[in-house]
Amino acid sequence: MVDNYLNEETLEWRELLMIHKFAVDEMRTRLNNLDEEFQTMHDYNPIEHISYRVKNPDRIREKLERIGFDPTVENAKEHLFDVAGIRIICAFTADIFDVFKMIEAQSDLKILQVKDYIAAPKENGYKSLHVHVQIPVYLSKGVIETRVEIQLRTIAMDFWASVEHKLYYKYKGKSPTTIQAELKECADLISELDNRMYTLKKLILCLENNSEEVCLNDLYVDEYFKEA
Ligand SMILES: Nc1nc2c(ncn2[C@@H]2O[C@H](COP(=O)(O)OP(=O)(O)OP(=O)(O)O)[C@@H](O)[C@H]2O)c(=O)[nH]1
Ligand SMILES: Nc1ncnc2c1ncn2[C@@H]1O[C@H](COP(=O)(O)OP(=O)(O)OP(=O)(O)O)[C@@H](O)[C@H]1O
Repeated sequence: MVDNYLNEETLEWRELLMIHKFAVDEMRTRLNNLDEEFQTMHDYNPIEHISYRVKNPDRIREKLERIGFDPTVENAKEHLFDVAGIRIICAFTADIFDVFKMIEAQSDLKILQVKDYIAAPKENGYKSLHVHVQIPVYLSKGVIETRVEIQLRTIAMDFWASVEHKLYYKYKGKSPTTIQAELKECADLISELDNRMYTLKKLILCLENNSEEVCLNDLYVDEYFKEA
């Protein structure tokens, strides 16, 4: 009896992970196609690279308990949006919104929620665009609409978030305020860097057809470049 119960539970977890793996695989194929299309057909590719993961079952249970739910498969299906996760890294913030538009245009993807932590960064300085989508996964028993979390970031935002994840994210609230302040300052520096690199890109594009004087004036980049 106990064995049957455990087997049933194990199977439920296995199915949960399998379905989310299929959802990640499906989403990766679509994004890899876009990536390859840009490499083949266009002279600019907004996608720098893509990473993905299916959340580890221990992490699923830990997260459910952290947010106040029993660590069950049912609760994971109902309350977690990030069991299947994709991360798209772009060079510039503008690319993030271009890629988002392409995702939005896929008619069989349902956009469930968009959290724009670029327009409104988290208090600690975290920036990214989070998109929760629902994608059809076809099994022998029928179609299962499955949620995937897509995080879109610049290389700079990803650098900050990856290091911060290691240092602090899981221990929020337990870290001294000096560390929080330092992390926020680093996030601000990184945003400044992103803006400057984007201005450089616009300047380079402008210089293809205009004089330096025109471009510097048009782009209001005097403060960055005049002293250099
Ligand atoms: N490094 C880092 N990653 C973050 C931070 N906030 C969110 N994330 C990432 O984004 C994911 C989802 O975060 P949110 O969109 O804030 O989701 P939420 O509504 O706060 O709830 P959760 O999905 O339960 O975390 C997390 O699982 C992390 O991978 C942060 O402050 N630092
Ligand atoms: N959407 C995603 N796409 C790709 N990788 C991700 C995604 N979300 C998290 N990761 C990465 O997966 C690894 C494991 O993360 P984990 O699932 O333990 O936590 P988390 O999702 O970042 O945080 P939380 O548990 O608070 O939601 C980390 O390196 C994390 O950066």
